[in-house]
Amino acid sequence: MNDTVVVDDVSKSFGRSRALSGLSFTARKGVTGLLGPNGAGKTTLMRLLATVLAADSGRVRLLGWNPVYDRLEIRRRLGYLPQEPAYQRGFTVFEFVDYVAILKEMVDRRARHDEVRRVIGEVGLADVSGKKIRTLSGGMRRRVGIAQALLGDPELVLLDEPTAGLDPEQRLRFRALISRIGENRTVLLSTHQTEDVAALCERAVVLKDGRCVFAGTPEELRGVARGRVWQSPRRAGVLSWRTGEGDFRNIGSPPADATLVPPTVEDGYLLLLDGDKVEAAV
Ligand SMILES: Nc1ncnc2c1ncn2[C@@H]1O[C@H](COP(=O)(O)OP(=O)(O)OP(=O)(O)O)[C@@H](O)[C@H]1O
Repeated sequence: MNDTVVVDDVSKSFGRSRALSGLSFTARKGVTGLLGPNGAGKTTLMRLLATVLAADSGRVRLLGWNPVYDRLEIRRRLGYLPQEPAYQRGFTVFEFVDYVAILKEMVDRRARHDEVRRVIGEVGLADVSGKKIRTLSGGMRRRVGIAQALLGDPELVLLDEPTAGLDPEQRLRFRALISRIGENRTVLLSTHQTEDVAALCERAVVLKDGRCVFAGTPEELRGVARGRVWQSPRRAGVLSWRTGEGDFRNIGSPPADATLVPPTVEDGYLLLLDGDKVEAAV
C-alpha cells in the first residue's frame, strides 16, 4: 500500500488528560476527512502530524520519514493550517504569505515572490493580494491560511477545520478548492461537518476519546447505519428528532413494522458515537 501517513498505537497526554489513546490509522494520496466530537483529539493529532508535538508512545511515519529523527525533512514537505492561525492582521495578504515563505527558508527573493503569487492565485485571492488581512472576511482569511499551507507544493497538507464558520456558498467553494488540492497530494481535513466528508473525502476516519473507531470510505460510514434508520409519526429510537415534514427520524434498532429510510453519512457517524447507548436500549 502507498500509505503516506501511518499512525500506529499512538498515545499523547497533557498532564492527567489523555488526548490520544492507542490511536492507529493510515492515510494516502487524496482527501481523508477526520471526524470526531469536541475533545476527541483531532487537533492534537493534527499538531502531532505537523511535528509541532511529539507522541508519548507509539509510532508515526510521514511520507516515509520518522518525525522523531527526520523532523526537518517532513516539515519541508508539509503544509499546515492550524485551527487558530496567528495571522499578522496588519500585514497585507501578500506580505503575510511572503513572511511565512521566509520562515519556510525560501531564500531566493524572486522565486519566493513568484511562489507567493502562485498560491495566492490558487486560492482565488489575487484581487485582494494588497489588502490588509484585518479588512478581510472570515472566509477570505481562511483562504489566506490555506494559501500559506500550499507554499512549496507540499506532499502532505493538514487542514484543521478549514470550513468551520463558513456560509454554505463559501463551504461549496472550499470543497472545490480542497478537492483540487487533494488531486496529487495527501490532504487530511479535520471537520465537524459530515456533509463535507460525504461530498469531498475519499476516506473518513472517526475519532472518539482519542481512539480511531472507524476508518473507511464515506459510503462505508453511511453503511454503518444501513437498516437502522426509520421514519415514524412518534419519537421511537434512542437518537430521534422531528424532521421538517413533521415525522420523526429515528436511529437504532427498528421495530418490525418500521419504514426504513436510506441512511446518510451523518447517521452512520451518530450511530458510531452513540452506539453504546443505542445497543443498551435494545
Ligand atoms: N495543550 C493542552 N493542554 C491540556 N490539555 C489539552 C491540550 N490540548 C488538548 N488537550 C486536551 O486533550 C483533549 C483533546 O483535545 P483536542 O483539542 O485534540 O480535541 P479536538 O477533537 O480537536 O476538539 P475540538 O473539536 O473541540 O477542536 C481534550 O480533552 C483537551 O482538553
